Order: sequence, then C-alpha cells, then structure tokens
Amino acid sequence: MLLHFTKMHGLGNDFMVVDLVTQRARLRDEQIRQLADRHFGIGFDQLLIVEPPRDPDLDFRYRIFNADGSEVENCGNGARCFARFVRDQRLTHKHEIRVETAGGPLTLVVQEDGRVSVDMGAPRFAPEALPFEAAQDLPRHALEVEGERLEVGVVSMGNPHAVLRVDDVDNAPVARLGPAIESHPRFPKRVNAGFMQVVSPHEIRLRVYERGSGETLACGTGACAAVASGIRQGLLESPVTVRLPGGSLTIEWAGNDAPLIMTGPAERVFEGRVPLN
Ligand SMILES: N[C@@H](CCC[C@H](N)C(=O)O)C(=O)O
Repeated sequence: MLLHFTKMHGLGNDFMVVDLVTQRARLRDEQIRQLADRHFGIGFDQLLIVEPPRDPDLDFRYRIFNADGSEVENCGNGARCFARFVRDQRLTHKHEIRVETAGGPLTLVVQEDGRVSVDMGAPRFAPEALPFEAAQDLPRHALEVEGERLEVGVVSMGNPHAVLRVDDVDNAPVARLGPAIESHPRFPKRVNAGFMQVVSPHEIRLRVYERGSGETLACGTGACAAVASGIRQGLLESPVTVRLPGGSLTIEWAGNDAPLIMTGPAERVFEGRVPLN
C-alpha cells in the first residue's frame, strides 16, 4: 500500500505525521526504523500517528514513536505539530483540542498567529515517576557516569528527563555523555538527557540528547523539564525563554501542581506517499 504522510517540524525537531483516522495501516518497529533513516528512508526524529480517540470526551489519540521504533509517552514539539496537522487536514475546526497520549490527556490551543500553546501537565519529580533508582526525592541527584560524578535534576513530563547544568552549552560533551546518561542503569526505561546553561533567571540555553533519537535540534518536553528543574532549584523564574539549537520556546510554570505551558511554532514542510512493505 501507499501511505500518505506529512513532514513537519517544531524548531527543527522533525516528524513524519500519519493520519490513521482516514487511512488504515499498521507500522511495525522495523518499518519505523527504516522510514526514520535519513539516507534510505524519509528521515525524522519521531513518527506521530493521529488516531480516533478511545475516550469520547477527547478529540483524538496521538501516538509517538522514536526513530528507533520505541513508542513513548509524550512529545512537546510533536504536540504543536499535531495540533496544526489536524486543523490543516480539516480533521477538526476546533482551536482548543484535547488529545489522549500514552502519558495522559493534553490540551492544545492554536493561537491567532499560528503558534500553538500546550498545557503539558505538572512536572513530577518523584524518582518512581520516571522511573529513577534513588532512595529519596531531591532537587539534584548524584550520578556516576563514565567515572565522573554528575549532578542531575530528574523530572517526568509524562516521559523521563535528566537535566545537567553546564557552564557553556556549545562545548558541553553531549555526544559523549548523552548516550551514557540515556542508558544509565539507574533509569530502567532509559532517559532523555538535557544539558542546560543558565543565562539569566528568565533565559536558558539547552541541548537535548533524546532517548531513542539522539541529539535533536529541539525537545519540547526537555525544555519543560529543564525549566521545572531550574525553578525548583531556585535558578530560574517563570516565564523562561528556552533557546535550543533550532530556535526558542517560551515556558511558563506557576509551580507545585500547576501545569507547564509551552508556546512555540509548528511548521509543515511537504507531503508525500511512501510504499509500505
Ligand atoms: N522531541 C520530543 C520528545 C520525544 C520523545 C523522547 N525522545 C522520549 O523518548 O521520551 C519533544 O519535543 O518533547
């Protein structure tokens, strides 16, 4: 069969978006890995699948797969592209869209200027929420990585994040420490590794080595996790501008059980059809 798809990106974090409301298909892990290949396939950081909701109170079900084929709980940049996609495809006319994800329901609001704001829910710091092996809930945990003692904040945004503070994000050892943190045995479900440089209480620079996809140009849940961890440690104050290699996001958080609100762009690149073997 020929599968119709749309290529999109949020600040260079790129997606293949597939409508399974009007098409029928099933993608196996190895097909996802092949499609994600930037030389032999289409190339993307994540595959986003749009399905009818299982809960009648929600508008859609939104499923997310990393480039390695693993299904994950949440994707912030993907959520914004998802909102733009369902409106562009005329699957909905709503400005406020409620979707089911593997990490829980999300509310997406399409603004007049085309940017999308997402209620990302409240961050969870308890180690069992990620999961992370630790005896207690602390703002920073010591972590031995490749013989180095690092200090990381751990945050669940539905998906797991470890945030490491660095002095200079341009020279941070993301390629060396990223994969080692991602598959550290104290994170049984692996983890996304963020490298955060604090510029001022309202501005950070961030690079993220994503679980299952490698370093990306932007990570929405990584931006939320870094801001939540930074505010919890008294380093940051809401709102925070997060400067990522692909562009900037605005993150607001009132603290405690309040949700993080992420605002940023969502871009369509092209549409195509690909044979599914
Ligand atoms: N790019 C995403 C996060 C995608 C999922 C992540 N790699 C994971 O495995 O949890 C974002 O914008 O949040």
